[in-house]
Amino acid sequence: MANLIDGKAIASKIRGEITAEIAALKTKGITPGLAVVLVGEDAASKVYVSMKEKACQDVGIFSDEHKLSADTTEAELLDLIDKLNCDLRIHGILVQLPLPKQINTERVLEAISPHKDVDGFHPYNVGRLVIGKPVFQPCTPYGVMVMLKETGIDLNGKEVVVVGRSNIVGKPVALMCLAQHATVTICHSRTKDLAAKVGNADVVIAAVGVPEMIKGNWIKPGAVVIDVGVNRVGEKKLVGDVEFGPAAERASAITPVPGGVGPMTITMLLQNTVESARRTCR
Ligand SMILES: NC(=O)C1=CN([C@@H]2O[C@H](COP(=O)(O)OP(=O)(O)OC[C@H]3O[C@@H](n4cnc5c(N)ncnc54)[C@H](OP(=O)(O)O)[C@@H]3O)[C@@H](O)[C@H]2O)C=CC1
Ligand SMILES: Nc1nc(=O)c2c([nH]1)NC[C@@H]1CN(c3ccc(C(=O)N[C@@H](CCC(=O)O)C(=O)O)cc3)C=[N+]21
Repeated sequence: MANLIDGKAIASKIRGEITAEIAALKTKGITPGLAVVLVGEDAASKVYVSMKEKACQDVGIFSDEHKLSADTTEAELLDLIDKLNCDLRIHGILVQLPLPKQINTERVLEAISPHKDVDGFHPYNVGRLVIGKPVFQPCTPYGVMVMLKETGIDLNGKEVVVVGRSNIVGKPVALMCLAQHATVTICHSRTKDLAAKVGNADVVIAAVGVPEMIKGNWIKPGAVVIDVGVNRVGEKKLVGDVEFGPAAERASAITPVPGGVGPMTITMLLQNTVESARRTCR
Protein backbone atom coordinates (compact mmCIF):
# COMPACT_ATOMS: atom_id res chain seq x y z
CA MET A 1 0.00 0.00 0.00
CA ALA A 2 1.34 3.41 -1.00
CA ASN A 3 2.34 6.21 1.31
CA LEU A 4 -0.01 9.13 1.01
CA ILE A 5 1.71 12.37 -0.05
CA ASP A 6 -0.22 14.84 2.08
CA GLY A 7 -0.35 18.05 0.04
CA LYS A 8 -2.46 19.75 2.64
CA ALA A 9 0.09 19.11 5.40
CA ILE A 10 3.06 20.18 3.25
CA ALA A 11 1.17 23.28 2.13
CA SER A 12 0.31 24.16 5.71
CA LYS A 13 3.95 23.85 6.81
CA ILE A 14 5.12 26.12 3.97
CA ARG A 15 2.34 28.62 4.67
CA GLY A 16 3.65 28.85 8.24
CA GLU A 17 7.08 29.78 6.89
CA ILE A 18 5.53 32.31 4.49
CA THR A 19 3.58 33.91 7.35
CA ALA A 20 6.82 34.44 9.26
CA GLU A 21 8.57 35.91 6.19
CA ILE A 22 5.72 38.34 5.66
CA ALA A 23 5.79 39.40 9.30
CA ALA A 24 9.51 40.16 8.88
CA LEU A 25 8.89 42.14 5.68
CA LYS A 26 6.19 44.15 7.45
CA THR A 27 8.68 45.29 10.09
CA LYS A 28 10.53 46.90 7.16
CA GLY A 29 7.35 48.63 6.02
CA ILE A 30 6.66 46.25 3.14
CA THR A 31 3.32 44.45 2.71
CA PRO A 32 3.24 42.00 -0.21
CA GLY A 33 0.23 42.66 -2.45
CA LEU A 34 -1.55 40.33 -4.88
CA ALA A 35 -4.14 41.46 -7.44
CA VAL A 36 -6.54 38.73 -8.56
CA VAL A 37 -8.66 39.46 -11.63
CA LEU A 38 -11.75 37.40 -12.37
CA VAL A 39 -13.72 37.98 -15.57
CA GLY A 40 -17.18 36.43 -15.79
CA GLU A 41 -19.24 34.03 -13.75
CA ASP A 42 -17.53 30.65 -14.09
CA ALA A 43 -18.50 28.76 -10.91
CA ALA A 44 -15.21 26.87 -10.46
CA SER A 45 -13.19 30.05 -11.05
CA LYS A 46 -15.20 31.85 -8.37
CA VAL A 47 -14.40 29.10 -5.86
CA TYR A 48 -10.67 29.22 -6.69
CA VAL A 49 -10.55 33.01 -6.47
CA SER A 50 -12.18 33.04 -3.05
CA MET A 51 -9.76 30.33 -1.87
CA LYS A 52 -6.85 32.53 -3.04
CA GLU A 53 -8.27 35.54 -1.24
CA LYS A 54 -8.67 33.61 2.00
CA ALA A 55 -5.14 32.21 1.74
CA CYS A 56 -3.80 35.77 1.30
CA GLN A 57 -5.62 36.91 4.42
CA ASP A 58 -4.32 33.97 6.43
CA VAL A 59 -0.66 34.75 5.71
CA GLY A 60 -0.93 38.57 5.69
CA ILE A 61 -0.80 39.38 1.96
CA PHE A 62 -2.77 42.44 0.81
CA SER A 63 -5.33 41.01 -1.59
CA ASP A 64 -6.80 43.30 -4.24
CA GLU A 65 -9.70 41.58 -5.96
CA HIS A 66 -11.17 42.74 -9.28
CA LYS A 67 -14.39 41.11 -10.45
CA LEU A 68 -15.34 42.09 -13.98
CA SER A 69 -18.52 41.22 -15.86
CA ALA A 70 -18.59 38.45 -18.49
CA ASP A 71 -18.95 41.02 -21.32
CA THR A 72 -15.77 42.93 -20.39
CA THR A 73 -13.80 43.89 -23.51
CA GLU A 74 -10.16 43.02 -24.04
CA ALA A 75 -9.33 46.75 -24.05
CA GLU A 76 -10.94 47.20 -20.62
CA LEU A 77 -9.01 44.27 -19.19
CA LEU A 78 -5.72 45.51 -20.69
CA ASP A 79 -6.42 48.91 -19.17
CA LEU A 80 -6.83 47.39 -15.70
CA ILE A 81 -3.61 45.38 -16.13
CA ASP A 82 -1.74 48.58 -17.07
CA LYS A 83 -2.93 50.20 -13.86
CA LEU A 84 -1.93 47.19 -11.77
CA ASN A 85 1.48 47.06 -13.47
CA CYS A 86 2.11 50.61 -12.19
CA ASP A 87 0.52 50.18 -8.75
CA LEU A 88 3.33 50.11 -6.16
CA ARG A 89 1.16 48.22 -3.61
CA ILE A 90 0.87 45.28 -6.01
CA HIS A 91 3.70 42.76 -6.35
CA GLY A 92 1.77 40.01 -8.09
CA ILE A 93 -0.98 39.96 -10.73
CA LEU A 94 -3.08 36.88 -11.46
CA VAL A 95 -5.74 36.81 -14.16
CA GLN A 96 -7.89 33.76 -13.54
CA LEU A 97 -8.18 31.45 -16.55
CA PRO A 98 -10.15 30.58 -18.64
CA LEU A 99 -11.15 34.00 -20.00
CA PRO A 100 -14.38 34.67 -21.96
CA LYS A 101 -13.97 34.09 -25.70
CA GLN A 102 -14.02 37.76 -26.78
CA ILE A 103 -10.67 38.14 -24.98
CA ASN A 104 -7.35 36.96 -26.43
CA THR A 105 -5.67 35.11 -23.55
CA GLU A 106 -2.13 35.34 -24.97
CA ARG A 107 -2.37 39.10 -25.37
CA VAL A 108 -3.55 39.45 -21.78
CA LEU A 109 -0.81 37.22 -20.33
CA GLU A 110 1.82 39.20 -22.28
CA ALA A 111 0.45 42.49 -20.94
CA ILE A 112 1.20 41.52 -17.33
CA SER A 113 4.59 42.84 -16.30
CA PRO A 114 6.99 39.85 -16.17
CA HIS A 115 8.13 41.26 -12.81
CA LYS A 116 4.61 40.81 -11.39
CA ASP A 117 3.79 37.58 -13.23
CA VAL A 118 3.34 35.32 -10.18
CA ASP A 119 1.56 32.72 -12.35
CA GLY A 120 4.72 32.37 -14.46
CA PHE A 121 2.69 32.43 -17.70
CA HIS A 122 4.40 35.40 -19.45
CA PRO A 123 6.61 34.29 -22.39
CA TYR A 124 9.61 35.87 -20.62
CA ASN A 125 9.15 33.62 -17.59
CA VAL A 126 8.37 30.62 -19.81
CA GLY A 127 11.64 31.25 -21.68
CA ARG A 128 13.59 31.57 -18.43
CA LEU A 129 12.21 28.16 -17.38
CA VAL A 130 13.15 26.60 -20.73
CA ILE A 131 16.79 27.74 -20.45
CA GLY A 132 17.00 26.45 -16.88
CA LYS A 133 17.14 29.90 -15.25
CA PRO A 134 13.63 30.29 -13.84
CA VAL A 135 12.38 33.50 -12.22
CA PHE A 136 8.64 33.01 -11.58
CA GLN A 137 7.64 29.36 -11.96
CA PRO A 138 4.00 28.39 -12.65
CA CYS A 139 2.32 27.50 -9.36
CA THR A 140 0.93 24.02 -10.01
CA PRO A 141 4.12 22.50 -11.46
CA TYR A 142 6.19 24.36 -8.86
CA GLY A 143 3.97 22.85 -6.16
CA VAL A 144 4.47 19.36 -7.61
CA MET A 145 8.26 19.79 -7.43
CA VAL A 146 8.14 21.03 -3.84
CA MET A 147 5.95 18.05 -2.87
CA LEU A 148 8.43 15.61 -4.40
CA LYS A 149 11.32 17.33 -2.64
CA GLU A 150 9.54 17.43 0.73
CA THR A 151 8.73 13.71 0.36
CA GLY A 152 12.41 12.94 -0.28
CA ILE A 153 11.89 11.75 -3.87
CA ASP A 154 14.99 12.33 -6.01
CA LEU A 155 14.37 12.51 -9.79
CA ASN A 156 17.99 12.11 -10.89
CA GLY A 157 18.07 9.44 -13.63
CA LYS A 158 14.41 8.47 -13.09
CA GLU A 159 11.90 7.78 -15.84
CA VAL A 160 9.17 10.41 -15.52
CA VAL A 161 6.01 10.17 -17.61
CA VAL A 162 3.87 13.32 -17.79
CA VAL A 163 0.38 12.83 -19.21
CA GLY A 164 -0.83 16.17 -20.59
CA ARG A 165 1.00 18.95 -22.48
CA SER A 166 -0.80 22.14 -21.48
CA ASN A 167 1.14 25.37 -21.01
CA ILE A 168 -0.01 25.65 -17.41
CA VAL A 169 0.76 22.13 -16.17
CA GLY A 170 2.09 19.43 -18.50
CA LYS A 171 4.82 21.31 -20.38
CA PRO A 172 6.27 23.24 -17.44
CA VAL A 173 6.27 20.26 -15.06
CA ALA A 174 8.11 18.24 -17.72
CA LEU A 175 10.76 20.99 -18.00
CA MET A 176 11.16 21.14 -14.22
CA CYS A 177 11.66 17.35 -14.04
CA LEU A 178 14.22 17.61 -16.85
CA ALA A 179 16.06 20.26 -14.83
CA GLN A 180 16.19 17.72 -11.98
CA HIS A 181 17.90 15.25 -14.36
CA ALA A 182 14.94 12.94 -15.00
CA THR A 183 14.38 11.29 -18.38
CA VAL A 184 11.03 12.77 -19.34
CA THR A 185 8.31 11.46 -21.66
CA ILE A 186 5.37 13.78 -22.41
CA CYS A 187 2.15 12.01 -23.44
CA HIS A 188 -1.05 13.54 -24.86
CA SER A 189 -4.25 12.67 -26.71
CA ARG A 190 -2.39 11.36 -29.79
CA THR A 191 0.02 9.16 -27.80
CA LYS A 192 -0.07 5.51 -28.81
CA ASP A 193 -0.25 2.83 -26.12
CA LEU A 194 -0.46 5.16 -23.15
CA ALA A 195 -0.73 2.17 -20.78
CA ALA A 196 2.73 0.91 -21.80
CA LYS A 197 4.26 4.41 -21.49
CA VAL A 198 2.79 4.85 -18.01
CA GLY A 199 3.86 1.32 -17.08
CA ASN A 200 7.48 2.26 -17.75
CA ALA A 201 7.46 5.24 -15.37
CA ASP A 202 9.20 5.53 -12.01
CA VAL A 203 7.15 8.72 -11.53
CA VAL A 204 3.79 9.38 -13.22
CA ILE A 205 2.44 12.94 -13.33
CA ALA A 206 -1.16 13.06 -14.55
CA ALA A 207 -2.60 16.37 -15.83
CA VAL A 208 -5.31 15.33 -18.25
CA GLY A 209 -8.67 16.50 -17.00
CA VAL A 210 -10.43 13.15 -17.61
CA PRO A 211 -11.73 11.51 -14.42
CA GLU A 212 -9.80 8.34 -13.45
CA MET A 213 -8.52 7.71 -16.98
CA ILE A 214 -5.13 6.44 -15.76
CA LYS A 215 -5.87 2.91 -14.58
CA GLY A 216 -4.39 1.48 -11.41
CA ASN A 217 -3.10 -1.63 -13.16
CA TRP A 218 -0.98 0.50 -15.55
CA ILE A 219 1.22 1.67 -12.67
CA LYS A 220 4.61 -0.02 -12.26
CA PRO A 221 4.85 -1.53 -8.75
CA GLY A 222 6.75 0.90 -6.53
CA ALA A 223 6.22 3.94 -8.79
CA VAL A 224 5.34 7.41 -7.48
CA VAL A 225 2.00 8.84 -8.67
CA ILE A 226 1.27 12.60 -8.73
CA ASP A 227 -2.33 13.33 -9.68
CA VAL A 228 -2.88 16.93 -10.78
CA GLY A 229 -6.40 16.32 -12.08
CA VAL A 230 -9.33 17.96 -10.31
CA ASN A 231 -12.57 16.66 -11.81
CA ARG A 232 -16.00 17.23 -10.37
CA VAL A 233 -18.28 14.22 -10.81
CA GLY A 234 -21.91 14.71 -9.90
CA GLU A 235 -22.80 17.41 -7.41
CA LYS A 236 -20.03 17.27 -4.87
CA LYS A 237 -17.50 14.50 -5.51
CA LEU A 238 -13.97 15.42 -6.67
CA VAL A 239 -11.76 12.83 -8.35
CA GLY A 240 -8.35 12.95 -9.97
CA ASP A 241 -7.13 11.72 -13.35
CA VAL A 242 -5.87 8.49 -11.74
CA GLU A 243 -7.94 5.55 -10.51
CA PHE A 244 -6.87 6.15 -6.91
CA GLY A 245 -7.67 2.90 -5.05
CA PRO A 246 -6.08 0.40 -7.48
CA ALA A 247 -3.14 2.78 -8.15
CA ALA A 248 -2.47 3.13 -4.42
CA GLU A 249 -2.15 -0.66 -4.15
CA ARG A 250 0.80 -0.67 -6.57
CA ALA A 251 2.45 2.72 -6.02
CA SER A 252 5.08 3.45 -3.36
CA ALA A 253 3.64 6.97 -2.88
CA ILE A 254 0.58 8.77 -4.27
CA THR A 255 -1.17 12.14 -3.95
CA PRO A 256 -4.88 12.19 -3.07
CA VAL A 257 -7.56 14.36 -4.70
CA PRO A 258 -8.61 16.55 -2.99
CA GLY A 259 -5.80 17.39 -0.55
CA GLY A 260 -2.88 16.72 -2.90
CA VAL A 261 -1.60 19.10 -5.55
CA GLY A 262 -4.46 21.63 -5.19
CA PRO A 263 -3.43 23.12 -1.82
CA MET A 264 0.18 23.32 -3.05
CA THR A 265 -0.84 25.44 -6.06
CA ILE A 266 -2.23 28.21 -3.90
CA THR A 267 0.75 27.99 -1.53
CA MET A 268 3.21 28.53 -4.38
CA LEU A 269 1.18 31.54 -5.51
CA LEU A 270 1.67 33.03 -2.05
CA GLN A 271 5.36 32.13 -2.19
CA ASN A 272 5.81 33.81 -5.59
CA THR A 273 4.06 36.94 -4.34
CA VAL A 274 6.32 37.21 -1.30
CA GLU A 275 9.38 36.59 -3.47
CA SER A 276 8.24 39.36 -5.81
CA ALA A 277 7.78 41.80 -2.93
CA ARG A 278 11.24 40.95 -1.65
CA ARG A 279 12.80 41.52 -5.09
CA THR A 280 11.16 44.90 -5.59
CA CYS A 281 12.51 46.07 -2.28
CA ARG A 282 16.09 44.93 -2.66
N1 LIG B 1 -4.55 20.98 -8.75
C1 LIG B 1 -4.35 22.13 -9.38
O1 LIG B 1 -3.89 23.07 -8.80
C2 LIG B 1 -4.68 22.23 -10.81
C3 LIG B 1 -5.37 21.23 -11.40
N2 LIG B 1 -5.65 21.27 -12.74
C4 LIG B 1 -6.33 20.10 -13.29
O2 LIG B 1 -5.42 19.33 -14.05
C5 LIG B 1 -6.05 18.75 -15.17
C6 LIG B 1 -5.35 19.21 -16.45
O3 LIG B 1 -5.43 20.61 -16.57
P1 LIG B 1 -4.86 21.40 -17.83
O4 LIG B 1 -3.46 21.01 -18.07
O5 LIG B 1 -5.21 22.81 -17.64
O6 LIG B 1 -5.80 20.75 -18.97
P2 LIG B 1 -5.86 20.94 -20.55
O7 LIG B 1 -7.23 20.54 -20.95
O8 LIG B 1 -5.31 22.25 -20.96
O9 LIG B 1 -4.83 19.82 -21.07
C7 LIG B 1 -5.12 18.47 -20.97
C8 LIG B 1 -4.03 17.64 -21.63
O10 LIG B 1 -4.38 16.27 -21.52
C9 LIG B 1 -4.30 15.65 -22.79
N3 LIG B 1 -5.33 14.63 -22.92
C10 LIG B 1 -6.67 14.80 -22.98
N4 LIG B 1 -7.29 13.62 -23.11
C11 LIG B 1 -6.32 12.67 -23.15
C12 LIG B 1 -6.33 11.28 -23.29
N5 LIG B 1 -7.47 10.60 -23.40
N6 LIG B 1 -5.15 10.62 -23.28
C13 LIG B 1 -4.00 11.29 -23.15
N7 LIG B 1 -3.92 12.63 -23.01
C14 LIG B 1 -5.07 13.31 -23.02
C15 LIG B 1 -4.50 16.74 -23.81
O11 LIG B 1 -3.89 16.36 -25.02
P3 LIG B 1 -3.87 17.30 -26.34
O12 LIG B 1 -2.83 18.35 -26.06
O13 LIG B 1 -3.46 16.36 -27.42
O14 LIG B 1 -5.24 17.84 -26.49
C16 LIG B 1 -3.84 17.93 -23.12
O15 LIG B 1 -2.47 18.00 -23.43
C17 LIG B 1 -7.52 19.17 -15.04
O16 LIG B 1 -8.21 18.16 -14.34
C18 LIG B 1 -7.47 20.43 -14.21
O17 LIG B 1 -8.65 20.65 -13.49
C19 LIG B 1 -5.22 22.30 -13.53
C20 LIG B 1 -4.54 23.35 -12.97
C21 LIG B 1 -4.25 23.42 -11.56
N1 LIG C 1 -4.40 32.20 -13.79
C1 LIG C 1 -4.68 31.01 -13.26
N2 LIG C 1 -3.83 30.46 -12.36
C2 LIG C 1 -4.11 29.24 -11.79
O1 LIG C 1 -3.31 28.73 -10.97
C3 LIG C 1 -5.34 28.59 -12.14
C4 LIG C 1 -6.19 29.22 -13.08
N3 LIG C 1 -5.84 30.42 -13.62
N4 LIG C 1 -7.35 28.63 -13.46
C5 LIG C 1 -7.79 27.36 -12.89
C6 LIG C 1 -6.65 26.51 -12.37
C7 LIG C 1 -7.08 25.50 -11.35
N5 LIG C 1 -6.37 25.83 -10.13
C8 LIG C 1 -6.55 25.20 -8.90
C9 LIG C 1 -6.15 25.76 -7.71
C10 LIG C 1 -6.41 25.15 -6.49
C11 LIG C 1 -7.07 23.95 -6.43
C12 LIG C 1 -7.38 23.34 -5.09
O2 LIG C 1 -7.00 23.86 -4.06
N6 LIG C 1 -8.10 22.20 -5.04
C13 LIG C 1 -8.51 21.53 -3.81
C14 LIG C 1 -10.01 21.27 -3.82
C15 LIG C 1 -10.82 22.48 -4.08
C16 LIG C 1 -12.30 22.19 -4.26
O3 LIG C 1 -12.91 21.69 -3.30
O4 LIG C 1 -12.82 22.48 -5.36
C17 LIG C 1 -7.80 20.21 -3.67
O5 LIG C 1 -7.42 19.63 -4.72
O6 LIG C 1 -7.66 19.73 -2.56
C18 LIG C 1 -7.45 23.35 -7.61
C19 LIG C 1 -7.17 23.96 -8.83
C20 LIG C 1 -5.62 26.94 -10.35
N7 LIG C 1 -5.71 27.37 -11.61
